[in-house]
Amino acid sequence: AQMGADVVLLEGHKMGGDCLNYGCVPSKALIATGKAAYGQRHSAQYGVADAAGEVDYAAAKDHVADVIAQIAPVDSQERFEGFGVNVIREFGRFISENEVQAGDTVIKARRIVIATGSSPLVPPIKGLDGVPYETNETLFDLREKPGHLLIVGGGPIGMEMAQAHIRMGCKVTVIEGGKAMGKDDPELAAVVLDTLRDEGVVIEEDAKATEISGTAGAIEVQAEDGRVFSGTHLLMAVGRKANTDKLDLEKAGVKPSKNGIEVDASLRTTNKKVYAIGDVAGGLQFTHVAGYHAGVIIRSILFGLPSKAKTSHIPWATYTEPELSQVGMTEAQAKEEHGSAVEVVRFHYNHNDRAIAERKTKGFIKLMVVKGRPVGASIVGYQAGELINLWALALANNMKMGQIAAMVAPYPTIGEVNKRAAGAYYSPRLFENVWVKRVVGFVQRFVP
Ligand SMILES: Cc1cc2nc3c(=O)[nH]c(=O)nc-3n(C[C@H](O)[C@H](O)[C@H](O)COP(=O)(O)OP(=O)(O)OC[C@H]3O[C@@H](n4cnc5c(N)ncnc54)[C@H](O)[C@@H]3O)c2cc1C
Ligand SMILES: NC(=O)c1ccc[n+]([C@@H]2O[C@H](COP(=O)([O-])OP(=O)(O)OC[C@H]3O[C@@H](n4cnc5c(N)ncnc54)[C@H](O)[C@@H]3O)[C@@H](O)[C@H]2O)c1
Repeated sequence: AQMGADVVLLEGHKMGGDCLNYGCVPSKALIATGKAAYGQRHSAQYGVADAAGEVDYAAAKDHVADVIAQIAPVDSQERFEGFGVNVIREFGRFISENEVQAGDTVIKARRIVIATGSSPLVPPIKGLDGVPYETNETLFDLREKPGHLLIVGGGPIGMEMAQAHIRMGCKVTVIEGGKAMGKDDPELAAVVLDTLRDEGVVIEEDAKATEISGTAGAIEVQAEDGRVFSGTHLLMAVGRKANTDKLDLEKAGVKPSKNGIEVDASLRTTNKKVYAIGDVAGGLQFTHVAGYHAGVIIRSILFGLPSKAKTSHIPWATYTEPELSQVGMTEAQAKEEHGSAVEVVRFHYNHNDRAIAERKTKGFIKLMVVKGRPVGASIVGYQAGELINLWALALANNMKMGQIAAMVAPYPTIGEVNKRAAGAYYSPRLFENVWVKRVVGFVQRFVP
């Protein structure tokens, strides 16, 4: 709209979507509560007496609601109308290849973008429909503190909420069908999982939930192998389902895929006038990916220019403490793709002076480098989600390691971890190189 296009935005539920109302924003606000409580209980190491870190669960939810309210104006109907967008607060559904109906309004459009997101997947587990359970759509409104929260699913939602809740004083059991944090490098995931276990979270792996029973306050989850877990509350965090039910896709000739809607590299669906972006496109499901997709299709829709989405430079982070972040290939992926051409360099937080001062020395960075260029970075540790930004820049621009090593980082910052990791790539080349030693020896002896 700000570039002069005639735009109609349909929103059937809350402006701001999942991220603002049920996802990133409330989860990070609740993680902040957990961190504050944990900080009080572990402050003696800084010379400040430890305190109880007692959490008022309902007050924590007020804090969550206030954080959402502070960000909401950015996603509000008023703001978008101010840009000249015609906002209609109705669910849309296709009635033809280029028409969408929203309430009583029919909109005929040159191009249509499906950005309907995803919802919590609730699998058909025996007994689940008869038991009260939370999802990310209800958890942030829950005001009674769970005595013992059972979380089915050990992905990012499960692990972030497990740590937030143990720190808020709940008992927590995570029931994971495969490996917890299974989409991440297992070496880094282990650092996070060990920390959560040390804090008291019970993480049961290879425990696929197959039967659920009980009533409010007394819930039992049974795993395939017969293990039984009891708790007071249940959070289902087993993945997402694309929001396509209401769309009548077939009327527009838009083909669904296994995880959402089928799209080509330019995010066009099987109807070339219709695009699908964000979670509903069925790829990586992150807010920054949805935003990136929007940028890709704006180029094509408004300027008619070719534009393709790629994934090789997309970072992600899980906001446990320590955080875990990734961009590009993991070590295993890089070795599969590039074989022995991959060099893996590491740098540990316990050699970073600022991390020592802050007592945040757990964790490390691992870089995968091919022919002098990074192809992947994995970080577990304090502020890993912030540190990955540099490597996201490097991968997006195909930068060389030398360009990173040339950067001067202020001392003492956690960000020096990045610079030192780049340095670790050059160390053997400089310090274990006979030619370097010969040249230096020659200069010492003969150059005045
Ligand atoms: C608990 C949780 C934590 C998360 N944390 C993070 C995080 O820290 N970082 C991160 O990057 N990502 C995070 N995510 C993922 C992130 O929320 C999603 O990737 C992101 O919201 C996707 O954006 P979207 O625009 O595709 O969809 P959404 O944000 O879901 O928006 C889709 C909108 O479309 C509306 N809609 C649906 N159908 C129709 C229709 N037919 N007509 C009109 N409107 C319709 C919906 O009401 C909704 O408002 C988290 C998700 C969850 C659940
Ligand atoms: N920090 C972030 O960026 C962030 C945080 C939260 C969520 N998200 C996004 O939301 C998406 C959804 O998160 P999620 O954690 O729900 O999904 P997920 O798909 O990443 O993890 C779900 C987990 O549930 C397990 N599972 C499935 N069925 C099971 C069963 N019957 N019993 C036991 N375990 C079972 C799976 O093995 C998997 O490990 C993420 O993939 C991510 O894209 C991002």
